[in-house]
Amino acid sequence: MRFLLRLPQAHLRKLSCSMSVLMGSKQFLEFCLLPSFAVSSSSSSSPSPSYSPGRQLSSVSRRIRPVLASRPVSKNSPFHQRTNGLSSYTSISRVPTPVDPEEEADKRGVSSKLVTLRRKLAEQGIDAQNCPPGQYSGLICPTCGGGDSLEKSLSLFIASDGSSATWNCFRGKCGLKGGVKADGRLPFAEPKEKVEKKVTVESLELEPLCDEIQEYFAARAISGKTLERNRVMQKRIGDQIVIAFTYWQRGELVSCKYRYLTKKFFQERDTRRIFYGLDDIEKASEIIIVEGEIDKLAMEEAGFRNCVSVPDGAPASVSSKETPPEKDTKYKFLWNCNDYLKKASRIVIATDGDGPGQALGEELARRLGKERCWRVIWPKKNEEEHFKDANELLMSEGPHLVKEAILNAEPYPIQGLFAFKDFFDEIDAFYHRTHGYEYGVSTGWKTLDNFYSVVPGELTVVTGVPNSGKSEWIDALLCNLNHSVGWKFALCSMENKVRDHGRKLLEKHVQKPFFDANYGRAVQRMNVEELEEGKEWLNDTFSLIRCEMDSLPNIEWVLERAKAAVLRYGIRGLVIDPYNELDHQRTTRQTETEYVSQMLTKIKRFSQHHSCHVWFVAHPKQLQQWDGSAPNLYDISGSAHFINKCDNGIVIHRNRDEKAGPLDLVQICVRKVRNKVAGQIGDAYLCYDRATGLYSDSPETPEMRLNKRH
Ligand SMILES: Nc1ncnc2c1ncn2[C@@H]1O[C@H](COP(=O)(O)OP(=O)(O)OP(=O)(O)O)[C@@H](O)[C@H]1O
Repeated sequence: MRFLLRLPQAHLRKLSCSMSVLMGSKQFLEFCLLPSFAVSSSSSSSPSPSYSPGRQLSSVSRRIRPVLASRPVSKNSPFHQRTNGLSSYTSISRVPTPVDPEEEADKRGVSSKLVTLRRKLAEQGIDAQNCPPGQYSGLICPTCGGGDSLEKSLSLFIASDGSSATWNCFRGKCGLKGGVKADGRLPFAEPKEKVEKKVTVESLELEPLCDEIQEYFAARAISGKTLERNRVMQKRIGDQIVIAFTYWQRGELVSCKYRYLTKKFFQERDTRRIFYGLDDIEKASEIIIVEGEIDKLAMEEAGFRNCVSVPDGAPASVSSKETPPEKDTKYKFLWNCNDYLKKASRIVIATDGDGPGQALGEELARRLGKERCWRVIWPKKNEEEHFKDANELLMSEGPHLVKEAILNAEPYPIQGLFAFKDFFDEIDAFYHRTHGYEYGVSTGWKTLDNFYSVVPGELTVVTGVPNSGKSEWIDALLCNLNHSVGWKFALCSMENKVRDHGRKLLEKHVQKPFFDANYGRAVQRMNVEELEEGKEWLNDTFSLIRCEMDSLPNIEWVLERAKAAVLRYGIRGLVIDPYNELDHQRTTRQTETEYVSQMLTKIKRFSQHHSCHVWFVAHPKQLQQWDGSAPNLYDISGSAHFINKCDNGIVIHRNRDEKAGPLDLVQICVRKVRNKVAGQIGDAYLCYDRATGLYSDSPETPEMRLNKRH
């Protein structure tokens, strides 16, 4: 072999005049070396006919709002999601917003500048009437007209304040570039002439491949036939021979990339940057993109000619920035090949399996439009590794496995878009009930089982008039769940003193009253041993979320702590009791309905993400002339969203009129059940034991009890 590992100084000097010298087999070749491409550019149980909930949302928010409510910052103007121009998708979503006087004045200022600016643009032949400020718009170039394909190649950017605009035509042959200010012309407004070097096989002094290089390729499983069809050549540089990968477009030599066996590359300067093998995809609706010239040749050996290679290898990582098209110099080759790419309905990205290769795949897919991209997962080489690229697979396993890998390409992942297939493991686990609690957990009361069971990840809204026993019933439910399945809970019960709440929970757990007081009737109070055991149980079972500052906690604050309790203690349930004890500040533009909707969305997201059941207590609004009957879920103070958004809606109701029925009977009205596996709408009756706070199944309805008495 006659390849030299080092270039003599003189040759290097000579080369530097006509070429860019670059390193790394598939490392990204920086365009900065190629100037021509660098486009700049309640407590008593007394009956009460009407009531008013202790603290209402409106009063809380009214009290706090003037001090803390800030002027909303969002300036939601019509939002246009710009496409990259390589994909034909344009999505426009309009978000209506209320009118703000200050904003209106700002808008008027911008509007008057825009009028002037658009007039000036029109003088340049650019119709910017439909181009909003603060973003890029694609237009037909006034100079080249977008070529035969009438491509919208002119990228126009209007400053968000309407003071200036810049434009740039991406068509290689045009390159129109300029800018105007509403009050004058920009210094760089003059179009800059773009010089693109013309090259031929002769001018580059390319030669047919010698035997040694043919042998090198043969060792990489690339045949002479493939080398010939792809016009792979060589070039003598002093006493060295380098491989010359020739870049053609419609039969015309456009550029050339050279490679030493040391994996050192260099590229012809001032030549057009295009895909390697571009003419092979001219009429193809399905194309393959690889990361290097040799992979393109390997694809041909596997039977795929509709394949191109990127000219400059892979970037080290995915860029975190959204680059505007005119500054997207590293991917200029995509723009230069747009006529070819536009026709492709399926683009298989077969870049290397390493980090840079995957980064390149992501950069390509986001520019080409992920909806038409597929990606290749290279097969496993051994237990730990996958094959790196097409050529390595070809050399090791032969063409059939390369072909199989391409045919098995999977749709490129699109964030937020899934196939059911992605969830088959979860569906299988659900069917086979391997995760547990698929039918929900029994409440511990047989009469209620038919209507309501507790499913992890669901939201139950509980309401009822003050003193109906909402908190008592939830506490009793938590105790049942802990005793039956060992669940732990976080309690955000702002109305309860910790010691009172502890007492109520202990009474239910020990099944004895805490005190020797009237409410305990003849039942003996719990002894010290029972108290000690109970305290341990309390501590193991419940976490307390309490805001120790003067201010009320907001929902985000509560959910943050609940998340910590999931991670630290593995809680399976969260109680927020009650809703109106949270801080409900909302922006001046947000209606209460919108606010409640967003808050419930946050709660649901928490419950679903952490497989945690949330019980949310909300009071009904003040009922005019309350007749003592159970309220409705729609009576919840604040918003109908409570019933719309919850998975389960329960009303706790108890009779307070002895003449109307027994006083110890509690009606659990299940008013909404979204998940039919978990239950159905209906009423269950429980008996409440005042001494212990325990609830037990009542085999009778109030009517049955009343009839018996009569
Ligand atoms: N069925 C019942 N019979 C008699 N007393 C009850 C019954 N249910 C609850 N109580 C008592 O009513 C009081 C209030 O109960 P609880 O706090 O659970 O009601 P609530 O509906 O949550 O009230 P609020 O809406 O004011 O928070 C407690 O002293 C409790 O012991």
